[in-house]
Amino acid sequence: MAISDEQLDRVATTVITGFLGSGKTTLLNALLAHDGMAKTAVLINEFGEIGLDHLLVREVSEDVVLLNSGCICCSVRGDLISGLRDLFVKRTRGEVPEFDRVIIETTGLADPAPILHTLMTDPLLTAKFRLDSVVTTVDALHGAGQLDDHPESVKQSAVADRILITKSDLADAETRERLEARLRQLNPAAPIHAVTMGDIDPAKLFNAGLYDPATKSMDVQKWLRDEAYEQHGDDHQDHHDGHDHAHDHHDHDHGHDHHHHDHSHDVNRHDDHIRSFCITFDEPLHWDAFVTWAEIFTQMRGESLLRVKGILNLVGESNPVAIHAVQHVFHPPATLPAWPDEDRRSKIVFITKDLGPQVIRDSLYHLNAAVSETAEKS
Ligand SMILES: Nc1nc2c(ncn2[C@@H]2O[C@H](COP(=O)(O)OP(=O)(O)OP(=O)(O)O)[C@@H](O)[C@H]2O)c(=O)[nH]1
Repeated sequence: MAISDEQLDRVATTVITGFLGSGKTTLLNALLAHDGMAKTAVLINEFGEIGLDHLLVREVSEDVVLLNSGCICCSVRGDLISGLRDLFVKRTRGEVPEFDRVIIETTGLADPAPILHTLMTDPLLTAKFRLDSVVTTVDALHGAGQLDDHPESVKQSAVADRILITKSDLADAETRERLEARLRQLNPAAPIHAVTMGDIDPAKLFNAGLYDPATKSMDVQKWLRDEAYEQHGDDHQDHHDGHDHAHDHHDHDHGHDHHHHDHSHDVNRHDDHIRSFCITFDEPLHWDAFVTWAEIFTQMRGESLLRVKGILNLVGESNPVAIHAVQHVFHPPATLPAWPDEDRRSKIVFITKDLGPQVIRDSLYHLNAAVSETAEKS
């Protein structure tokens, strides 16, 4: 699937997030030492104990600006808007060296959502920068405890495109494997790598976006990874009792539920709120139905939609349309030049908090049926 040069010209942007002390700066330093990384601009919150010896580093202060809705989880980062705009203007004027990649390192307690919103909504930034990947570092030794105690740590792993288990020299294989299984449950599609002192091939962390500059094409399969998720089709035969069956482990900690298979040895309360699934629709969707659904869910349940990606088969459109949302914010939809394969179903993958597949599937299904009926009558 070829794409235009304009799309490729946008600067690939990676966000490195992860809990306090989980090895973000160590990773960044190790990455920047690779030959191919010289033309990388770096935005960090502060110069920490580990200095960064790199030409293009600038400090930004965590300056959060609320969007109109006034809700903290759909805020954008004013510091990043000015930092990235400034970088771009200076590059154009030749005041800073050429760069072909930007890495943003967040503070350990940062919610990554406002950063992603910034990259998805600011008109100048979306024209010049494209979100390539969210990389999350998780401490091999302390990661499990941080997931237990800090919901932001759970969120950082749930929204990741790539997860690194850092300081793998400090934890035994069993501890690492247990942590990996827990992270896999939180985020089934993100590749997980164990690293020591940030030692990893940068190629494993980058080019996770829809556009692959190496092949100059769109790699929908690599971006969506829908096969990694629990599948929920649009056939309405299997769920008449009003409950979601699969992965429904919300009651496991209540002690009285001895019949369920017990996942609770490594699934705690915060993890328990996170769900991941793929919803597929065999019939083409009406764009109006999808937009209505998106408006309702982003307004009413936006905080629950941690990450949503999808490819839609729309009535009256021969080409697929890619959609991407983080909480209350939808990225502008992109019409793709062609279908990646023979499969023409719409597929939407979700990582959610306290929101199961059934209500999403049913509401979209019924809205679509209603729009279809209206269209047939007119
Ligand atoms: N043994 C070992 N120590 C590591 C490894 N990676 C990082 N560290 C150490 O862990 C400490 C924290 O690492 P940083 O890279 O500063 O972590 P950070 O996530 O940037 O920290 P904050 O910015 O404070 O949130 C430092 O003392 C690092 O030297 C590793 O793989 N093995």
